[in-house]
Amino acid sequence: HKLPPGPKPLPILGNALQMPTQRGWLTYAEWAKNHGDIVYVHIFGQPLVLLNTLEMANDLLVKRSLIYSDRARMVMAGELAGYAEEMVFSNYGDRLRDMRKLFHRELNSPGLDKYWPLHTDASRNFVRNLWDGSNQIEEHVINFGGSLILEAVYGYHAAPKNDEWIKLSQDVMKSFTSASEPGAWLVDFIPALRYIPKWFPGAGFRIVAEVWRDEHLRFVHDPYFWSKANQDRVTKPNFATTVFDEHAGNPPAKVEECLRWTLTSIWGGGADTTVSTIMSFFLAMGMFPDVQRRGQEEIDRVIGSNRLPEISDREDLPFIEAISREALRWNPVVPMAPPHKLTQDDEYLGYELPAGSLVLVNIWSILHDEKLFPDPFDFKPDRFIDNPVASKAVSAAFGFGRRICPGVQFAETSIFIAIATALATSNISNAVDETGNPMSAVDLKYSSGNISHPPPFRCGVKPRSITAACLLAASVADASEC
Ligand code: HEM
Repeated sequence: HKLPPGPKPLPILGNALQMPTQRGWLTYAEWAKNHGDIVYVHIFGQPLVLLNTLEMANDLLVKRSLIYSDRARMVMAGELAGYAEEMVFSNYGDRLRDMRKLFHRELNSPGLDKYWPLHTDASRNFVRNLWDGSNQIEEHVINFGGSLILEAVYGYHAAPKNDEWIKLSQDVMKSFTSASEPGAWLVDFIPALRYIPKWFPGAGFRIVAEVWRDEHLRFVHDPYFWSKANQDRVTKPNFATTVFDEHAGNPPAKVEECLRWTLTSIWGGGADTTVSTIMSFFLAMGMFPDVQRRGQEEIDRVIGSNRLPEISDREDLPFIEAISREALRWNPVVPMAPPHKLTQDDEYLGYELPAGSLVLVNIWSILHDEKLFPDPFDFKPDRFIDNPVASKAVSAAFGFGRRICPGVQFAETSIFIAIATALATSNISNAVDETGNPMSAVDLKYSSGNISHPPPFRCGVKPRSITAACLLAASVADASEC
């Protein structure tokens, strides 16, 4: 094979010892500088192709999507911990297509509009809760992301604090991140190890996997069966009820299987990703106060101070829209797209790419490409104003081709309305780290893993004015302080 260039491998191990364990996207960007934008490595013979530009991702994952849309076999996460049936790990085939079709029908326009009131109510409650004076915003952001998805998907109204299922979802996200960490589990490279007895030295991973599997099964089944049993208590539109109603409350087994896994995949794919983007927004607002001021000015000019923003205002608020895009780009939530597996031999730019290669797109590199996004480490929403090229390129944050994130519209809607509501009603102060020192935009250390989060920080969120406070309080049916 004439393979793409890459760091020199060792016999048998291949590049296993060179694979980064922390923030891999930065290492892959370095490799691209040394070897070129397409890089080839292998781990114990498993080929990996790393793509570092938007053009390459489009050429392969979009234009040749028929052969670049499968997923990797992940023994630890997929088979032992049981995530293989989640949409994001499913192989490309009829089962996945059925789930994506159902998802698309319900959570993309025009069907999505019926969820607008949920997005709006959730964002108003959220911002109102941020004013509790604690400066600890993360718990409120997690509650916002989780409660919105649980209500839209299962019709379940989460408790304002310490909700059992929001906690479960956070636990599952942590386990999922550990289980799917590339290179962390030997069993991913030597699948036969999954059969070693649990008492055997070194087989602790099997016990860990069992705990994660049980937790994951609760995540899949509990809210689903709650929703099925509580249809008469559910008052707002939600995904599960729509499908139950189409089948007089009792879908046939095949529909039920597809529905259950689709709903879980939405909950799993949607809650934590939105959380990270909104956290980035709050971090950026303190660091770039001029952007915050201009966002507030746009809202004051277009909407005035007698009402709160609505989702239908989106087209009239281009700067707020640009802030939402920049929050997706600045420190992307999913810096490395989950591997797309190539299902047959292919040829690209004179290189031969073997069937079975795992193709990883460095989304972080694309969204920090100076040619598309000058000064990429600065939070500059202006880059999107009257710039269709940048506006289109930022959609790389959601992945590519037949595996592109099916929750794009849902995510963009909630991010927009949360940001618009926060800026309409609140002032956000500079973020400080755990020791009370101001945070700096340079060298921000976002977490590793499939879903990347900002480092821990605190920031103050206070009402902008008495009028804003009253409007928001009235909108969440609590006008006591006005
Ligand atoms: C900031 C918000 C979000 C970002 C940046 C994001 C990003 C991504 C990315 C990069 C992928 C992988 C695409 C690929 O393999 O090429 C993905 C997959 C997925 N996302 Fe999202 N996502 C977000 C929000 C959501 C939401 C709100 C939902 C649900 C409503 C969702 C559901 C999913 C699902 C189910 C998949 C798996 C699709 C498949 O493998 O076929 N995501 N997302």
